[in-house]
Amino acid sequence: MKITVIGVGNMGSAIIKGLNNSAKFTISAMNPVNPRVAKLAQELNFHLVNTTAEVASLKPDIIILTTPAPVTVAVAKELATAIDNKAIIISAAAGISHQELAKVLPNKTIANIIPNTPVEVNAGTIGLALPTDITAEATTTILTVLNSLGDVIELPEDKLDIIGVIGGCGPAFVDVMMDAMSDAAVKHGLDRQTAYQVVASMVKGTGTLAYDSKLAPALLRDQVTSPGGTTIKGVEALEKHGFRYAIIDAVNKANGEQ
Ligand SMILES: NC(=O)C1=CN([C@@H]2O[C@H](COP(=O)(O)OP(=O)(O)OC[C@H]3O[C@@H](n4cnc5c(N)ncnc54)[C@H](OP(=O)(O)O)[C@@H]3O)[C@@H](O)[C@H]2O)C=CC1
Ligand SMILES: O=C(O)[C@@H]1CCC=N1
Repeated sequence: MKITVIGVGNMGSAIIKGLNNSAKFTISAMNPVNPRVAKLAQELNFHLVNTTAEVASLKPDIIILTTPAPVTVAVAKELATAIDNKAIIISAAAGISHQELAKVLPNKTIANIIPNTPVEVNAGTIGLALPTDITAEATTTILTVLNSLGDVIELPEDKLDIIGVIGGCGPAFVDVMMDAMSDAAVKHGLDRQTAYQVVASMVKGTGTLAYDSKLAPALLRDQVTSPGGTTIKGVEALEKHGFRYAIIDAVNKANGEQ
C-alpha cells in the first residue's frame, strides 16, 4: 500500500517512523523544503516531494494530512484538483471537521483521526471518526494502516475532540509530571539519566498494568497505598496541592473551555 504523509513535523515524523517500523508500506511525504525533513527522508529512505502536483504523480492509496490545522483546508483544496478519487484522505488536523474537508474534497473518502506521538513506537492511541457512507473496503484499508500504529478507538466525530485531548494532548501532561518527578529525584540525589529511566519505566509499567487489568485507576492506587505507609503521605500532598483538579482543568482548557 502506498502512503503519502503531508506535513513532516512532530506528528508527521512520528507517523512515518511508526509506519516505517511496521515495514508493510511504501512511504512518501510532502513538506516545504526543509533540511530537517530531507535528513529524515535519507535516514528512513522514503521519497520526499515538495508540491501537491508531485503527490498526485505518486498515486498514493492513502494520504495522511499532518499539516498545521490552520493551513490544512487550503492544502486539502490544492490536493482536490491534483489527485484522483481513489486516494483515501486521513486528516489528523485537530479541530478541522469532516464537513470542512468534504467541502473542498468532493467525492473523496475522508476519515478524521487524532493520533498521538507514541505512534512513533507503534504504541499510539488513535481516535478515528469514519463517514457514515464509507465502504467496507475503504474501512479495511484505513484500519490496516492505523492498527499498525497503535490502538484505534472508533467513535462519532463529536467525540473526537475529547478523545484528542486525552489521547493526543495527554502525553504532554504525563511528560510534565515525569519531568517534575525527575527533578525531585535529582534533588534527592539520583543522577538525571537514572531518574529519567526510573520514571519512564514506572509510567510504562503503570500504564501496562492499568491497560491489561482494566481495573479502575482509583483501585490500582489503593493497592499501592499501604496503611500508615509512605504513598498515602504523598497522595495527601497531591490532594493538598490540587493535583487532581489541575489535571481536570488541563483537560477542560485543552478542550476549549474558557
Ligand atoms: N503533535 C501532536 O502530538 C499531534 C498533532 N496533531 C495534528 O498534527 C498536525 C501537525 O501538528 P505538529 O506535527 O505538532 O506540527 P509541526 O509544526 O511540528 O509540523 C507541521 C509540519 O507541516 C509542515 N507544513 C506547513 N505548511 C505546510 C504545507 N502547506 N504543506 C505541507 N506541509 C506543511 C511544516 O513544515 P516546515 O516546518 O518545514 O515549514 C511542518 O513540518 C496539526 O494539524 C495537529 O493538530 C494531532 C494529534 C497530535
Ligand atoms: O497541541 C495540539 O494542538 C495537537 C493536537 C493534539 C495534540 N497536539
